Amino acid sequence: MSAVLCVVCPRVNACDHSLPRNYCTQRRCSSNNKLSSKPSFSSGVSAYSRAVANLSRSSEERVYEVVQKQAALVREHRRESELDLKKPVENDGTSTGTTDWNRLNEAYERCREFCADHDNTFYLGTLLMMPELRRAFWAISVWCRRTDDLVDGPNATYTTPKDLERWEKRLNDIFEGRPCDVYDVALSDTASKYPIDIQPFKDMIEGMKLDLTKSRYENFDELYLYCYHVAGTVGLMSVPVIGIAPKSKASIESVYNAALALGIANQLTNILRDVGEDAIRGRIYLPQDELAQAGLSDEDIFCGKVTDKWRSFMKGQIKRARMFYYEAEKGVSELNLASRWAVWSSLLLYRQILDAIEANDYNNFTKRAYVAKAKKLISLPVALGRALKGPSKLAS
Ligand SMILES: CC(C)=CCC/C(C)=C/CC/C(C)=C/CC/C(C)=C/COP(=O)(O)OP(=O)(O)O
Repeated sequence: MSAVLCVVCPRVNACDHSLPRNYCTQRRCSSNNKLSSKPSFSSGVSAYSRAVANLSRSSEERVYEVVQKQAALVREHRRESELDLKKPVENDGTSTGTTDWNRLNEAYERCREFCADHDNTFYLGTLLMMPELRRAFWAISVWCRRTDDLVDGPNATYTTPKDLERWEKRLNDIFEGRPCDVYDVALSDTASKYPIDIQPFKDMIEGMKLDLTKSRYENFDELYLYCYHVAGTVGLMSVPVIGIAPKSKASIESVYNAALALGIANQLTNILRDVGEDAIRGRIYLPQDELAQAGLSDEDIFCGKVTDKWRSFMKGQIKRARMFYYEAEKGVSELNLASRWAVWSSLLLYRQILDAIEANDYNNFTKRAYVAKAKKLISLPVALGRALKGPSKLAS
């Protein structure tokens, strides 16, 4: 049997599903039987047995537990909002005053400037959102970028694990309404307005800790976990802000799963685009076992020669990244109409980087794959057409 890629199943050859699905049978077995029949990790379980249990679970299972937790929080938030709607509205005198309002506007404006200056591919997408939503996105994006800068920015060589611990303490303060600077003020406000959980933010910091110490990934299971930490988390942070369409019949888990898939797809694309740049920094994010299977070694990457072996290896990697995009696509129509255009646009734009790698004949060592402005513009009406398609009528 040829190598089979089940999109959300990181164990590439171990699954019998050649078509991407929401969950392959392995996932169902593990999440519905194995995980749910395990004792819950409540107070009685020691840190040691927790660590052992973590080792025996695949990354996908561990990440799926976070997805389930996020979905449960959204359900709880919906119940609470329904109860609130039944209560008469009272003015308790704590509503935001004009000074606070100005301070908040200033904070969000600074976040917008920060995002525009860093000019990342996703900024364009946020411009297609409703003003209230895009502000929240900017606040989240700024925090993510600043977190990333701790290990990837100009002063990254001075960052220690202690700095990341301090950053995490500061994150707790943001979520508890004690922002430290102007950017934190915006995120603190966003966190108080939307049912955002702190967990994906903490998990992103964990990913940065990983980046400080790890420069090789043994297999896709390890890489999947890394991608979750640094990008899948952004998908999970985004859903509570974007919101699920009221008419959606899809399960909340499936929407979160699609958001997670989009983060992973983006990160895989990023890794495939930046192979050469990463190699200069001594980093190889590609799965070591898959490289070996293709007859390639770290040396080949450092040499940066495009050979037939490399082309064939890259084809497999691009195929897997596209499958994650395919998985993500299934969730976009379930989102609120107000943000579907933005999400479709960023999905289509970022996915085209994979086409650009192919157009460069897989030379991702010395040629940076990018999407030309004209192509980006053409994608916008295409994305709009897709966004106008509403949620599926079928329950997932
Ligand atoms: C699909 C559904 C249901 C919801 C959408 C949920 C969202 C918005 C997911 C997006 C997740 C996301 C934007 C992850 C970030 C991934 C990533 C690789 C960022 C890289 O950013 P930069 O390094 O600035 O990129 P460039 O260098 O390409 O500009």
